[in-house]
Amino acid sequence: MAAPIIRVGNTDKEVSKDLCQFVIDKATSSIQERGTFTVGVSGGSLVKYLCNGLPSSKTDWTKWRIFFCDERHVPYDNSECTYTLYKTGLVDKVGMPPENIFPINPDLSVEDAAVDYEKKIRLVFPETDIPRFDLLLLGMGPDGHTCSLFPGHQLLEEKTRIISPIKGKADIVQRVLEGKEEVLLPAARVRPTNGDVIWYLDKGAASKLKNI
Ligand SMILES: O=C(O)[C@H](O)[C@@H](O)[C@H](O)[C@H](O)COP(=O)(O)O
Repeated sequence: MAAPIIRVGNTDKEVSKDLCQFVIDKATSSIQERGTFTVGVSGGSLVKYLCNGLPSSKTDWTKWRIFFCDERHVPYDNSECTYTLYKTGLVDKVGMPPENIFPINPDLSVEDAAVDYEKKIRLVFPETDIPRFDLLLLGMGPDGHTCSLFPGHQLLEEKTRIISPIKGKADIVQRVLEGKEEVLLPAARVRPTNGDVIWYLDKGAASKLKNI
């Protein structure tokens, strides 16, 4: 792998401008070469950078196909839904055909939504086992996570599936409450010398606990 290229902007505006110019250049060359531009996007600050900079750009939006590198399993009207942020902040603004953006189906279970999403991707990349997108735009969180893949998570070892479901807190709840970790996770260090610790969990978060 070639060494990473690092580009630093002095302000958010500069970062957005530089990034969006790169995306548009990539879109132009992909559309020229193959007739479409397939791009995967993430959530977080990337949404702001893209939605601020892209709408005023010149490109053939009908040739774009937007997928999600990670997405939260929430209804479209939830403020945490990355799809809706791009739909309102980009797709609707530029008049891109709504079928050119591919959301997950939050009405399905997390597992079924992952299977369904893989099918959606394969329809756009019918001739290949491992789809190759023209561009994948990833963000990184303060702990180094990307695509909802957190440090030490077992999904980091996944080598075959192209889409995997990840159940938010279930793994970490199990580690905090039942793990035998040498270095305790922050939440596992809540140990009052005088008083109780009470966890209120929804079913999903509690789903990996063995001792309840
Ligand atoms: O669930 C995720 O993994 C996030 O949605 C991810 O897509 C986001 O890119 C990072 O969390 C970075 O976010 P910031 O750019 O806001 O730091």
